[in-house]
Amino acid sequence: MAVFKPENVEDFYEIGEVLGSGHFAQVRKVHERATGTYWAGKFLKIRKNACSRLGLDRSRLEEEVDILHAIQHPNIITLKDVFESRAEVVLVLELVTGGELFDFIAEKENLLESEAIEFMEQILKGLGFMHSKNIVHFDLKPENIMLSDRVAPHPNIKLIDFGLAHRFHQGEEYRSSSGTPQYIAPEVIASDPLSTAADMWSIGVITFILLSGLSPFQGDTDDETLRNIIVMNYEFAAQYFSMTSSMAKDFIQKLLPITRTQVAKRNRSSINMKSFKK
Ligand SMILES: Cc1ccc2c(c1)c1c3c(c(C)cc1n2CCCN)C(=O)NC3=O
Repeated sequence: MAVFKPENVEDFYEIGEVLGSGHFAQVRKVHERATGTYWAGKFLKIRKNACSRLGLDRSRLEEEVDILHAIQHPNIITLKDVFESRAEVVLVLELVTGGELFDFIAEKENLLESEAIEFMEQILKGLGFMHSKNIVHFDLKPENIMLSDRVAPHPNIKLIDFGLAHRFHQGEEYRSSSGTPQYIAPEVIASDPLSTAADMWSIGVITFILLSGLSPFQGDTDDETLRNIIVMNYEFAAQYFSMTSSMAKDFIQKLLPITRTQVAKRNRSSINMKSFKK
């Protein structure tokens, strides 16, 4: 079992403002007393025992720490320190202050293709490095892609939040139903064995959003979104893609491949819809 620093994190860091919150996790700005440097502290509630449902499983957290230690890359957030108290573990992480790519897109509605290429190049450099070490993120989405400095002419991208990431071992079969509906691959929904391909599907969805401001599969409910993914119900609406190159659309189609069965399913569902409209 991994051992983390038993000291009190507050002896070394002054705890600051909340940057984000999630299930059993909170991210806060922290100020390193010895150097004056600012970091991001990810405070995680750990289950007290195997029967408890409150908090995260410690082995899940150990995998996140193991993965972060294994991937040092300019486009991936750096882990500096790990502290553990009775029911809480604190990851001290590199602080990125440029905000989420999501907000950057929202302010611009959508990006020039040249800007999207610059972002995708950095995202894929970080992702390619992870995949070369058989590590899969499994929660790629604009909220987990952050900018180091949004005012720089060419902001540096940092992949964050490895809470769902997994390191594959030779011949291992791994299934997971976790993730964010808009971005998850069909094999995640079907509980099929997973691979790096699940990340590449998310990259296809993110590229679609970067270029159009639209989310290709989003429905009014999560169930509708998941149904759209299963039947591959997406299209390059002319109103949003008229200025997009065929190269970019081809890139997306290779990442969100419509298989023959899915074309048949979609045709069947559209035939049903036609008969319904009569
Ligand atoms: C300035 C700022 C604002 C919000 C932040 C962060 C930084 C941040 C950071 C991290 C994580 C996991 C979440 C974070 N969040 C929460 C939202 C992330 N989608 C992190 O690892 N480093 C950060 O700077």
